[in-house]
Amino acid sequence: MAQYTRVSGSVGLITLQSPPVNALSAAVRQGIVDLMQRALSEPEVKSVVICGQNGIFCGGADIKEFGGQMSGPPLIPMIHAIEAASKPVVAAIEGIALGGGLELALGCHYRIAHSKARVGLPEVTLGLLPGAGGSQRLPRLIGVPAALDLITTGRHVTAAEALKFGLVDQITDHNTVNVAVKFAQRVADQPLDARRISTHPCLCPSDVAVLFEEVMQRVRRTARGAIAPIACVQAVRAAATLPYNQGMERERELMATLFTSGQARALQYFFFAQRAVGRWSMPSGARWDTSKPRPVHKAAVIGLGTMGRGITVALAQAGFSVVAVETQEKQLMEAKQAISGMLERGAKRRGVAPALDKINYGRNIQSVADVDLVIEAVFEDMALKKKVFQQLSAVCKPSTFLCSNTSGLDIDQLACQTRNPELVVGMHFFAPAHVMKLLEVVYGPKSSPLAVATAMQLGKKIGKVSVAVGNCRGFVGNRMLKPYLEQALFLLEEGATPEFVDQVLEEFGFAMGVFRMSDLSGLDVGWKVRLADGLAMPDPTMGQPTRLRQGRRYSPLGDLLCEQGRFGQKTGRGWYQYDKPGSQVAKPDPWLHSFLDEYRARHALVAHRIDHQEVLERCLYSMINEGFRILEDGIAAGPEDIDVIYVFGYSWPRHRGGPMFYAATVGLNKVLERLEHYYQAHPDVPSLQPCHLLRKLVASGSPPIQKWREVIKKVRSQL
Ligand SMILES: CCCCCCCC/C=C\C=C\CC(=O)SCCNC(=O)CCNC(=O)[C@H](O)C(C)(C)COP(=O)(O)OP(=O)(O)OC[C@H]1O[C@@H](n2cnc3c(N)ncnc32)[C@H](O)[C@@H]1OP(=O)(O)O
Repeated sequence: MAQYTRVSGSVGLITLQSPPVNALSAAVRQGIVDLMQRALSEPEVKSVVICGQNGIFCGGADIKEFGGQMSGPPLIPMIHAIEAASKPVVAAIEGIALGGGLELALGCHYRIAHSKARVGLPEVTLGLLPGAGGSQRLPRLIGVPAALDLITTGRHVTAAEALKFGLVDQITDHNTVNVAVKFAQRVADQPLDARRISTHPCLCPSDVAVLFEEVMQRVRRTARGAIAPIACVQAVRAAATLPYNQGMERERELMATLFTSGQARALQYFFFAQRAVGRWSMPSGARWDTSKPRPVHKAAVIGLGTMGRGITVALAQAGFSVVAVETQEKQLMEAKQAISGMLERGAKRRGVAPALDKINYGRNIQSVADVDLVIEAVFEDMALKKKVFQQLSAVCKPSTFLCSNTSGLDIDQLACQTRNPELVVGMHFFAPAHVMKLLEVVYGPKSSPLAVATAMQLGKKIGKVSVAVGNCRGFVGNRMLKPYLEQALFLLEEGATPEFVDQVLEEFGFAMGVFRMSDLSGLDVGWKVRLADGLAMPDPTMGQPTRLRQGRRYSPLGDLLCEQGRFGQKTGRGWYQYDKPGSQVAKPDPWLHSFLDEYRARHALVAHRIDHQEVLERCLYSMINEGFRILEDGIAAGPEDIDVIYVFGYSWPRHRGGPMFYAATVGLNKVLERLEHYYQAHPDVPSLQPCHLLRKLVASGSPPIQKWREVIKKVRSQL
């Protein structure tokens, strides 16, 4: 909807009204068309101002409409009509002007922005391009290099930056609508021809062809298979090389391809998934909207290894007072230096003062007595963590929340060490903890909604996307990683190479294949866990064959590499070889290939040709199957939680929506059929056995992902 008022006698004011962000829904577009006609037909009205209600100009096209039948007046002719208007039209930009919202403003003859406003063309993040003339008008207004930057990255810019680009005509600290109305009165009788951006030539730097080539190469390198960034470059190239009308035609063609592509659907699903995870719920019925968090002013981090350092930086940068505790003197000194360096580099990048004074360091756990929340980040060892939790429970005030950064150990066992188990939750950060966006907030059977709400809010305050999940081995992310890693090892046993498996996964869109990723994280991490679990060293007296554990297939390949001291990048050898320890350039290692040949010979394994399809299906479908088990067990509330975890924590390609969305795209019946096929071939691999929920969903006609929760509810109620 939109509202019309006449102000100061001669200005027609059109206010977009569509909470929460005044998106350009069919009703809003209809309102703009009708009210523009009214303003143009009223003789007293000499100029027009367009603004949005509640201090927000416009968040762009209504993304919810994209999935269905589009109705109402289309955006492109609406914007053309505004640009062609015989009376000056001024956009009064408060809050945000994004996507179609900025394209609307670009159709206006003038743009006035509040100094706190942000503008941008983020369509690329939704798998689209600025398809309402934005790809053709923006380069004509601000030049090709700046337009390429904004359109291919989708980044939001501040009003000050927009003014520098010439994207807005004026910025103000006062009431933007009032300023725009006065401005509109002043320009009421000014000629408009030069203000119609579509008539401007597209000024290009002399080396524009080289620029396009460079940007295209960069975009292809970083897009990991996403098509929208490439189409964005092509659309801007059309603006630079074709007359406006032909450029618009090219924009339309490219937009039509993107709009109907699976990638746009995946990215739009993911946009809403990110927001859905904030509306968390627990099996007890506790929910985000009925559970109040308690404010946290002062926090503590126990253990200043890699994770503890990153968590300390994340907290300090967000303005929290932090007590950082490390009992080893040498480690404490090193950590202090490393944390200060991280804070200084971060502050330099953001143009602010480093938050060094937010941190108090100590060697004694007693120094956390008065904090509101503690995050334990000591070595991943249950006995050690239990001891720390006992100490914390004795030292801290009774109301302190005690959180563990464990990546998969039982939260309940830690809670049992404390006086107030209801205040214990997991806060599983991902390395590097001050950079990675994901935080798994893990509730155990005793965790209170208060503790979950507080950890979720803290996560938000430090800029994380927080997902509440239940307590089980590995939680969501690492639990699903297990079958994925396992399949990758089995594929090596059966004839594949690490390079081939990685190539297939990287072509799919992962930033790194499974073996390169393992080399980066360190092979010793998983090895220590398997040793502690009694998996890594089969006891011959127990009669365990090397490749079997409790009747299930097991691959000791990772253990054998660790026994050779091959821990990955840090030792210069792992699944690949590196020039020197710490180097990141992975090279195929002939030693590893011979080792695999000998291993296969020793175990009478006959290598067979493994193709692209088999690698993808076995690695991804086994992981997806575990995702369905997680939903069935109630560890994740819905598929969105899993997808957000995988995109933000495990570099799953965002344009594929996440593993569960991908399963829906492939077709649940196909996933089921292929799992059945592989399980038949490998009956000693339980992770390939299709789970009950997957079967149930297929039996229910494979409903769209938005309807899965209903089936999940039914399945859980029958358990
Ligand atoms: C066959 C060929 C066909 C071709 C047809 C072409 C027709 C299309 C032509 C042009 C297309 C233009 C493309 C666009 O404009 S795409 C949209 C571009 N806009 C964006 O990407 C902005 C997205 N939104 C955000 O970035 C943020 O939401 C922001 C606006 C910055 C506000 O952030 P914040 O304050 O943190 O609040 P939330 O993110 O939680 O959002 C609050 C609620 O608002 C909902 N929302 C936000 N934006 C939109 C939108 N554009 N459409 C619909 N809904 C939106 C969001 O989901 C939240 O709702 P809820 O709380 O229910 O989850």
